[in-house]
Amino acid sequence: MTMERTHMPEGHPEINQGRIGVLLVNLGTPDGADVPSVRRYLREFLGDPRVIEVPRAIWFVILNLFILTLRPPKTARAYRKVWVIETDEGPLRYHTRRLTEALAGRFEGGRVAVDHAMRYGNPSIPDVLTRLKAGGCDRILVAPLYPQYSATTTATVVDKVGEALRGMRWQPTIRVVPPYYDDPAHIEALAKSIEADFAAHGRPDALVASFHGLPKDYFEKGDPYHCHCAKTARLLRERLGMGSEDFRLTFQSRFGPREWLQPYTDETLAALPAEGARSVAAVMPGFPADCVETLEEIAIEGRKTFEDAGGTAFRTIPCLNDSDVHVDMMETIVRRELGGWL
Ligand SMILES: C=CC1=C(C)c2cc3[nH]c(cc4nc(cc5[nH]c(cc1n2)c(C)c5CCC(=O)O)C(CCC(=O)O)=C4C)c(C)c3C=C
Ligand SMILES: [Fe+2]
Ligand SMILES: [Fe+2]
Repeated sequence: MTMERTHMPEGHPEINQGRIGVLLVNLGTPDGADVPSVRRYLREFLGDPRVIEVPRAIWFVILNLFILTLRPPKTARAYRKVWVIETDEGPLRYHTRRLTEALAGRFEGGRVAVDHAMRYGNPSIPDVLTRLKAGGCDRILVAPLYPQYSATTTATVVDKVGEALRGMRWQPTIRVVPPYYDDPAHIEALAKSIEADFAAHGRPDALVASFHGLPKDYFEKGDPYHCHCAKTARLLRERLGMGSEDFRLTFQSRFGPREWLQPYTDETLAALPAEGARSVAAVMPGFPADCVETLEEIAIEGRKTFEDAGGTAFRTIPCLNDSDVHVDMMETIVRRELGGWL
């Protein structure tokens, strides 16, 4: 299959086909660290019924009267602490873009176009899908950047892709990368990043593997996210040769008053010094790219929690971002999922 730009009789629409698109999709981030940008982003994110399972009419009132009034100033302050000044963007978009550029470098020759989109905010999934199709990609592999599946993340990417396709006369053929929480290439990439940290700074008394949380009742209704996180954590712990005392699986980023998956990261960080762990490293294996949740909530606030409880040495291990091990891993997964197309 080669890229074809077929020239047709006069009046025939131009046909541009024969290329393959790879679309990395991450959660999204506000366009600016100002309150209106954050409010716009939170409105789209928290208005998604996959994310907040409260009857629409009730949620509309709560969201507009309370959440979008009270939360944006606090969230904007958090973004300002971690904003990437050189490129004027949130860290999630910065790292996702750089990962995309590095992965694109692994597919030379013009046949495969690698691009990225955000589920909420920009660049949007419909815009990037339209651009890829216009560039001749009639087959597109969508890679949700969530190693662990959740209805609140992975499924909503697929919903949005479907919504974009509904408006297209000539749809591209779509494949979706399966969750890669237990993929040996993923575990190896994480292990190598942790081993590099241990080699540079020594083994901490405890390694906290902190995943983004989820309301507990989503898990009870059948969302496999918790099981996927637990399996990533177990495989990683075994690969590192650690025990359940010095390797702790925790969940961060609670939102709202209900119970979320436990144990909570902040409570664990507050308890570890009394258990004898004076030095702690935190790794966030559910986040392929550093973002406000890793850089502000853990690296800044988590450190304070740990030090206030008497801990003396706290560090965070960067997310895989655009590191070579991550690009190698993504290339392995993408090439495998492109089987039969390439
Ligand atoms: C990694 C997987 C993620 C799951 C699962 C997830 C579920 C989830 N999140 C919220 C609420 C918020 N999350 C926020 C930020 C945020 N969440 C993820 C990932 C997952 N969320 C990422 C990567 C980010 C960072 C985005 C960035 O720009 O850096 C926020 C915004 C920040 C804040 O106001 O605290 C909210 C809100 C819910 C309710 C939920 C499941 C129901
Ligand atoms: Fe979240
Ligand atoms: Fe948070």
